[in-house]
Amino acid sequence: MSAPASGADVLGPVDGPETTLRPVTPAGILAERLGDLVGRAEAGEDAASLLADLTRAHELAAGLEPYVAASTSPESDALAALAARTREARWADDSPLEAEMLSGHVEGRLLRALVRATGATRVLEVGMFTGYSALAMAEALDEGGTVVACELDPGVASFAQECFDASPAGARIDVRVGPAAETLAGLAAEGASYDLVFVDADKTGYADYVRLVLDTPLLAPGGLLALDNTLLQGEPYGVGPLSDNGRAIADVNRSLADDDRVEQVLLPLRDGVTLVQWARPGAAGTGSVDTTDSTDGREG
Ligand SMILES: C[S@@+](CC[C@H](N)C(=O)[O-])C[C@H]1O[C@@H](n2cnc3c(N)ncnc32)[C@H](O)[C@@H]1O
Repeated sequence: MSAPASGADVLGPVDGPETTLRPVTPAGILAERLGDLVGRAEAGEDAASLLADLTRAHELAAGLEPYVAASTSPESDALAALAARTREARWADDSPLEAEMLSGHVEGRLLRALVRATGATRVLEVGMFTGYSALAMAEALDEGGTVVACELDPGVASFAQECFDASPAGARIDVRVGPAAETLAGLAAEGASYDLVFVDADKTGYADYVRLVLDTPLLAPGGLLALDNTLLQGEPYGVGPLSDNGRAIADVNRSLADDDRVEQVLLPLRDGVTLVQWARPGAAGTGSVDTTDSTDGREG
């Protein structure tokens, strides 16, 4: 009987050439295919021969979000009604508010899962809009749980309140109208503390919100901070010109990576959701983040 294979037999020589792993995620495969297409187009390959591979790349990208949604539990009737009302509303051309701001089905389900997984009873939202994410989290709370939802715009806050009044879980939401930095400072001064904080307001305000949440008792020990739009349409890693919002998000991502008090993971769900928890010093898996490599490449 032959001896069982050792690790070295299975893995090959440890001093051999470094293996290049093939991409196994939709985004990775897409990047590889598009890179190949760019190279072939640059080499002068004719359009007809590029078309089949271009079509496959398009299918890979176009099918992703619909498949993610189809594989996610459906939204409640109340959330579907709120989303429909938001789509049907007339948003003034000169208003910064638009229906596309709504987080929606899949992200709502993620937030709901976070409430359930953390056992949160006190939730804080920064940037409510018409209330989709606030209501998604409220629906996941047990009796007695509350969502404090901050919103700058009084008109959209009334719109959300009407939707909450028409929904079974809406009474769990306490709407605070005004600049969120002031609302957060007031809550912190009262000694309020939250198990889950979701930030989804003005991107240039994120640094202040994160500072307020982490430098005061607002984020409870064991609490979870979730930040929306941390991929900001690719701007932080170099896609297109860097807007004020893109720079603000790149700065927040970097400052979180540099902050020893916390550990975080950026999920590429929709426009990116970063989950931040208090670090456990000395715990297994607590590693330092390499911040010497500027991934946006546009510092200075
Ligand atoms: C992207 S939307 C929020 C979407 C919402 N979380 C959802 O799931 O539908 C951002 C919201 O933040 C609000 N906002 C912007 N600046 C703010 C501020 N300084 N204080 C509070 N809310 C603010 C905007 O009025 C807008 O309604």
